[in-house]
Amino acid sequence: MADVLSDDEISDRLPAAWDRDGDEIVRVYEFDDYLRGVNFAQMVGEIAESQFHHPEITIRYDEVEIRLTTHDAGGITENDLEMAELIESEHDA
Ligand SMILES: C[C@H](O)[C@H](O)[C@H]1CNC2=NC(N)=NC(=O)C2=N1
Repeated sequence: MADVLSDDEISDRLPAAWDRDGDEIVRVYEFDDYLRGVNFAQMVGEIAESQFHHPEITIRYDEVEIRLTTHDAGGITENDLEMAELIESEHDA
């Protein structure tokens, strides 16, 4: 199981546009069309299944919020940072 990272490790490695919120990392993606947000959430879910690491996904009218933490470890781990990078890559694709 992945270990919880230190505050410095997290701040050093958090992808740009992501924020730390306690034991979670969070990013809000804005969309000009509700169904684009829904489709993005689907894509995030597929990444989550492939990594077996699951974010909290909140779909709103014009944005999708992604929150990541490692429940098994009780904090932010390598798995969360990796997921954030993968989601960023897909979003930018
Ligand atoms: C049993 C445990 O739920 C699984 O090992 C996986 C599933 N997906 C998960 N997702 C997240 N975010 N944290 C976990 O600790 C986690 N654990």
